[in-house]
Amino acid sequence: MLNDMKTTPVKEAAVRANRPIKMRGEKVSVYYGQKQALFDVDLDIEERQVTALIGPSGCGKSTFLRCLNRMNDPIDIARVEGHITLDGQDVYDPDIDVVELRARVGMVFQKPNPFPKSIFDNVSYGPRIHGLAKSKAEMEDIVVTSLRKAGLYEEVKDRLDEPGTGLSGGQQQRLCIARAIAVSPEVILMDEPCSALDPIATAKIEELIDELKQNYTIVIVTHSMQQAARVSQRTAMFHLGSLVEVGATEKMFSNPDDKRTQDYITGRFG
Ligand SMILES: Nc1ncnc2c1ncn2[C@@H]1O[C@H](COP(=O)(O)OP(=O)(O)OP(=O)(O)O)[C@@H](O)[C@H]1O
Repeated sequence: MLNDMKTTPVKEAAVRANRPIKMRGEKVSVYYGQKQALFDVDLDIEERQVTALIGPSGCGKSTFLRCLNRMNDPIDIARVEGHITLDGQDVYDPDIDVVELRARVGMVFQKPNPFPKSIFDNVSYGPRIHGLAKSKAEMEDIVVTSLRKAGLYEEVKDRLDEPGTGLSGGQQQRLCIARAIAVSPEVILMDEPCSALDPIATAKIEELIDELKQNYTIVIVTHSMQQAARVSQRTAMFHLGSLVEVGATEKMFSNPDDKRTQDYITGRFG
């Protein structure tokens, strides 16, 4: 059914790939009041790959990312047109439970934003509200496993009841990743997750992203070309609200089809 959907030339690179499509944006346009921020974006997100969204400031990368789990819903003036599907199901369908959607499509923000609670409670919060643990032991298991997957457990195992806000910036960001993982998401959206971190903390998050792609589909917005090249398998280039080009990261950084991509990755604008 999914593969029967209409495609446009800009999606050729995605269509020729043989990986399953986890999420699909079709003719996605977004308006903030009168201002149109995205124009007819067609973009497929492949399963268990890292897709990087790149492009100059204000080109609509974050807007597109936020549409994938309806983070734009609370913005009164935001209006989304077109279709976004998760495993073929329209995420804007009125019958969709948005809380459930955001558990399946989790988000990690630019600035680490742990709750003002203990490390343990930061991670157990999601599983608790979603009723994922039947006992205390099960909850502990989820928390420990999530912290391990986020590469943080060894650093915090002796102080799980201390505040999450007391950790370093990089540790806080890994705590936020553990929090996202704890509700067993299928997709993790990351909006410039390293922009507030130093190079060492950034390298740790990048390593983590590389490991996480074995189990999760990841979409990352980044301003760093090096980061996009290092962590992603696919790259989508946006400019002035349009998707310019999408394809294998290697090709996008060595031999892009569009001059705007070439100019952007070589630092001629943006
Ligand atoms: N809440 C909002 N209200 C009004 N306009 C908005 C809002 N959020 C984004 N915009 C506008 O939509 C356009 C796209 O913004 P968006 O944040 O998606 O771009 P971006 O590529 O992620 O930019 P950056 O790299 O600077 O974060 C910009 O012109 C921005 O000013």
